[in-house]
Amino acid sequence: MTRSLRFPDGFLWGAATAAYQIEGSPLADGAGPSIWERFAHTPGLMADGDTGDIACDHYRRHAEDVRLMQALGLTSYRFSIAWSRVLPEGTGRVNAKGLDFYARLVDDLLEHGITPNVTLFHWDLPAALDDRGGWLNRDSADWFAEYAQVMFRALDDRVPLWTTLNEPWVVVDGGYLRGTIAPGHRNLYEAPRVTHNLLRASGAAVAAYRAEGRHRIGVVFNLEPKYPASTRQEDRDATRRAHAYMNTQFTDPVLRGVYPEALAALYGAAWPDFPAADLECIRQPVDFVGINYYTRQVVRDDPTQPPLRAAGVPQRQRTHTETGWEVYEQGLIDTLLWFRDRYGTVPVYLTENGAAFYDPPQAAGPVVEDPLRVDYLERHLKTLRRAIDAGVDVRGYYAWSLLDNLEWSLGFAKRFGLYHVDFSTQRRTPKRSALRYAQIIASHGAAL
Ligand SMILES: N=[N+]=NCCCCNC(=O)[C@@H]1[C@H]2[C@H](O)[C@@H](O)[C@H](O)[C@@H](CO)[C@@H]12
Repeated sequence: MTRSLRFPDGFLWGAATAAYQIEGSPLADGAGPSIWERFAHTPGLMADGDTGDIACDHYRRHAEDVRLMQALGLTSYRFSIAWSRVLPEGTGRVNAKGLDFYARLVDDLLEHGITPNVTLFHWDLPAALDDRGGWLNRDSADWFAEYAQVMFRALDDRVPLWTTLNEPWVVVDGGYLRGTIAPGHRNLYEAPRVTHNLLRASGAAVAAYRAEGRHRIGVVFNLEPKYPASTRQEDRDATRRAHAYMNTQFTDPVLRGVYPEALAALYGAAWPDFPAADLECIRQPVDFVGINYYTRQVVRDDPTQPPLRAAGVPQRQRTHTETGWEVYEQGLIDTLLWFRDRYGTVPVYLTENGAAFYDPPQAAGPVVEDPLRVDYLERHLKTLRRAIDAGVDVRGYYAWSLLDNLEWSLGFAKRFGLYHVDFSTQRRTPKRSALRYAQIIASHGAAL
C-alpha cells in the first residue's frame, strides 16, 4: 500500500526569490546603490556582462508576478528586502518610496492569500556601509539592527515570518575568501571576522524583534551534507573540516552558542579570539531555522588546498545540474535528520530547493518543457515527506525560484525558475515543473 504523501495541515507551499536577482530598477525612487550595483558594473566580474539593472523587472511587474504565484496555488512567498531601497545610506534616513514598494507587495500577497516570508539580508549590503568597512566593521551589527527595526515597525503587523540573513556561508566564502561574489574580497583573515559580525548582526536583529515583534523570526542557512570519499582517516578528517567550515561554523554558534573546535585549527593564525559576550548575542533563541538544500559533497583529503585541505570528488555517474551540482535527494533527509538530532526540535522551513537545468530549445508555446526539473522537484518533495514521517518538524517548502533570474555572477544563463523568463520581452511562461508543483500543492502532496 503506497503511503499517502499528504503533508501536515498548515504546511506552507512556497517559492523564493531575492531582491537583486529579480527586481531591476536598483536606483529607482530614491534607492541607494548596494555592493551588487558596484560589483555587477565592474567589468569582468559578471558572466556575459549581465547586471541587475532590469533582471525580471519585478519592481514594476510585481502585481503580475503575484498573480503568477496565485496561479500555482502558492500559500507563501519568500522574498528579500533591498536594504538600500529603504535606507539609501544604510542607516539614518528612511526612503519612504522604498518602504512603500514592499508594503504594497505585502498587501497584495495577503489579498491573494499568500503568506509573506521576508528575508532582511540576501547579500545586497548598502554600498555606503561597505565604504565604512561593511561586515568587517563591528558596528555592522548595530547598522543591521537599526534597519531591521525600521522594517519591523513598518511591516510586522502584516508579516508573520521574518528571517535575518540568507546563507551567511556564501557571503563569507564567496564574498571574502574566493571573491566570486560581492564585495569580491580574497582574504583569509577577513573571513572569520565576517562570519562573526554577520552572526552578531542576526542576533542583534532577533533581540530587537523580541522587544516589539508579534510573530516569528529565524535565520536561513545553506546546509550541504559532506560524505567521505573513502574510509581512509585522511578523507574522514577532511570531511569533518569541510562540514565545520560550511555547516556548523554557522549553526553551532546560533543554536549552541559555540563555534566548532575544528575552525581554530582550520583558520590558524587568522582565527580571532572572540569576546564571550558576543556569543551570548549570537545565540539569541530563534523561532525557526530556514534550510536551503541543493546538493551534497563527497570529500577527499587534499593537502594542496589549504586551509581546508579538502576537495570535492565528482560523482560522474549521477545527474548534475547546470551549476555542476549532483542531484542527490538522499542528502536532504540526511541533513534534516542530522539537524534534528544535533539541535532538537527547532522548527524548520525548507526555504530553498531547486535546480538550474538546460531547458531544451522548443517552439514558443504555453508551457516550457523541463523534465529534469520536474524529476528534481518530485524526488525532493517525496524525500521531504519521508523526513517529516521520521519526525522532523518541517513547516514549509519554498522552490528556488519563482522566476528565472540573475544567478549572481553566473548571470541569466543559469535558469532556476518555475517560470521561464524571456529577458528580451519579460514574458513569463510556466514550465512543466510549475504545473506539476501546482498539482502537488492542490492535493497537499497526495499527488506526488
Ligand atoms: N558547490 N556547491 N554546493 C551548493 C552550494 C550552494 C550555495 N549557493 C546557494 O545556496 C545559493 C542560494 C541563494 O540563496 C540564491 O540566491 C541562489 O540563486 C541559489 C542558486 O545558486 C542558491
